[in-house]
Amino acid sequence: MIHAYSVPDVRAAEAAMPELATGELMQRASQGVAEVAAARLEEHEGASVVVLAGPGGNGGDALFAASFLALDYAVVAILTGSGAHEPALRAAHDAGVVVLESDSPSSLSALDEADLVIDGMTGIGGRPGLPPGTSGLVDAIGDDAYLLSVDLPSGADPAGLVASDCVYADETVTFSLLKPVHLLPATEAACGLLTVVDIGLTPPAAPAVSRLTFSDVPTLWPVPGPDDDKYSRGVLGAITGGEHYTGAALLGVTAAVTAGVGMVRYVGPPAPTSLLRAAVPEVVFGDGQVQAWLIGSGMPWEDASPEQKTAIEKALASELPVVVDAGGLDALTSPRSAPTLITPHAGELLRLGRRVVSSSLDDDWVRSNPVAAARAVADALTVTVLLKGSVTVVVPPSASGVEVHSQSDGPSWLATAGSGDVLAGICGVLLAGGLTPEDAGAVAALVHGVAAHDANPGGPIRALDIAHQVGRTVARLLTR
Ligand SMILES: NC(=O)C1=CN([C@@H]2O[C@H](COP(=O)(O)OP(=O)(O)OC[C@H]3O[C@@H](n4cnc5c(N)ncnc54)[C@H](OP(=O)(O)O)[C@@H]3O)[C@@H](O)[C@H]2O)[C@@H](O)CC1
Ligand SMILES: Nc1ncnc2c1ncn2[C@@H]1O[C@H](COP(=O)(O)OP(=O)(O)O)[C@@H](O)[C@H]1O
Repeated sequence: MIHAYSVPDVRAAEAAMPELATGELMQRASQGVAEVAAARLEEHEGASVVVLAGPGGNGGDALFAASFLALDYAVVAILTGSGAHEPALRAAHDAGVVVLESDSPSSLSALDEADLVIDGMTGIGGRPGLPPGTSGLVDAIGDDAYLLSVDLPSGADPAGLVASDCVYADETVTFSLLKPVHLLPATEAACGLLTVVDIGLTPPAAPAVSRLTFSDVPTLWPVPGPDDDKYSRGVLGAITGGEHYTGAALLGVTAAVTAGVGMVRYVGPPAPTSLLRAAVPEVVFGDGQVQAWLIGSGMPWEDASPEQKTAIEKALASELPVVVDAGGLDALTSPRSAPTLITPHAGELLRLGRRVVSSSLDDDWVRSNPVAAARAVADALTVTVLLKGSVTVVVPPSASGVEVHSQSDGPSWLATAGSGDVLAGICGVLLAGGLTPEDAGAVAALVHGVAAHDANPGGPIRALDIAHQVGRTVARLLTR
C-alpha cells in the first residue's frame, strides 16, 4: 500500500524533526534533488542546467541543488518570486551559479538551451496556478530538456484537489512522504515519474489518500477454502444490458465469471438473455437469492424491461450490497444504508450531481475538482463513489472516516467502449465476496487495469479480452 499525507500532517512531521531548524532537512532534500538530476545527466558532459527558484523553501531546495550541481555542470538560476531563500541563494552564488531575474532577456534563452531544468517555484506552500509572470518561462523550456520538479510540479494544488495551470514534469522528486498531489486525478499526470528521497520524516498516523499495490491483492482478494461452496463464495445478481446494449450484459457477466464469483444470476430481457445462454453457460437466469447485486451497465433507465425495473427497485430497497453502474444511477433517488458502490465516469457523475447535489452545477464541476464532486455525491446518497478515469478514485462518504483510494494501473488503451462494464462486473464479484465498497472498488480498479495490460501488453485492447483475461491476472497477482 502506498500512502499520501495531508500537507498539514507533512508540515507537522517536519516540525517534529530537530534537523528542520538547523537546515539539515533541506540539505538532505536538495542533495537528493541534485543526485537525481546528476543521474539523469549521466553521459552528458558539459550539460547545462537551469533552476527556476521561487521565494520559499521549494526555491531553497532548488538553489542548494544548483550549488551542488555547479561542481560538474554549467548552472543558471532564475529567481521567479520577490526574494529567495537567503542561505540557499548565498550557496548558489558561492558555487558559481549564474543568477538571473525572471525578466532578464537571458532567462528565456537559457531555458531554451537547457538540458535539464529544475522546477523549484512552488512546493507544499503553493497555491494552485502558476505564479504570476512565470508561464512565459515555462513555455520557454526546450522540448528536449528533462524537467525535474522539486517536491511537486509548480502550480499544482498540493492537496491534489483543484485542477490548475501548472508545470508538467518528466519527474518529480519528493521527500520521505507522498502528498495527495502525487496520487489524485487533478494533479497526478503533472508529476511524471515519482521519485522519493528519504530525508528521515516519520509517517503521520493517518493517510489522506491510499493506493493499493500488487502485494495488497492476496490480502484482499476473496480466495476460497476447503469448506467453501458456490453459495458461500458469493452469488452475484446481475440486472444489466437491454435489448439495445446486449454487449454490456455479456461483458460484465463474463468478467464476473472469470474473476471467480461463486455464481451469477442474470435478470434481463430476451436478447441479452439468449446471448448469455450461448456465450456464458455458467450463468443461471431469473431472480433469486444473491449476496450482492450489479445493476445498470448498458441499461439506460428508459430501456429497462418491466422485470428489470422491478428487480432493481427490490435490490435497492434491500439490505444487500449493490454496485450501481451507468443507467442504474437514474434509479438511485434516495440514500442507501446498505453497502453501495457506484461507478460513474465524469459525465455520469455530473448528471447525478445535478440531480442530488445542485441543479445549477456547471459543466466543469467534475473536471475542476473531481474528488470534491465525488465526495458531494457520496455524502448526498451515502454511497461510495468510484469515479473512473486514467486515475480512478474511490471516495467514501465523509462520515465513514475512510480515506480516499486512488488507482492508476491501466494503460490509456483502457479508454475503450465496454471496459467500464468489465470493471463493474469485477466490483460485483468483490462485493458478493464480502469486501467493503472501498476495498472492492480499489482492488477491482487495480485488477481491471492490470488485466487490460496483460490482455495485450503495449497495444490496443478490446473490452471482451479484458473480461477473459481477469482470471489469469488474478492468479498472477495471487501467486507472484
Ligand atoms: N522547511 C524545510 O526545512 C524543508 C522544506 N522543504 C521544501 O520546502 C517546501 C515548502 O516551502 P514553503 O513552505 O516555503 O513553501 P513554497 O512551496 O516554497 O512556497 C511558498 C512561497 O511561494 C509563494 N507562492 C505560493 N504559491 C504561489 C502562487 N501560486 N503564486 C505566487 N506565489 C506563490 C508564497 O507566497 P505567499 O503565500 O507568501 O503569498 C511563498 O512566498 C517544500 O515543498 C519542500 O520543497 C524540504 O526541503 C524539506 C525540508
Ligand atoms: N486514459 C485512460 N487511461 C487509463 N484508463 C482509462 C482511461 N480512460 C478511461 N479509462 C478507464 O476505462 C474504463 C472506461 O469506462 P467507461 O467510460 O464506463 O466505458 P464504457 O461505458 O464504454 O464501459 C474505466 O475503467 C476508466 O477508468
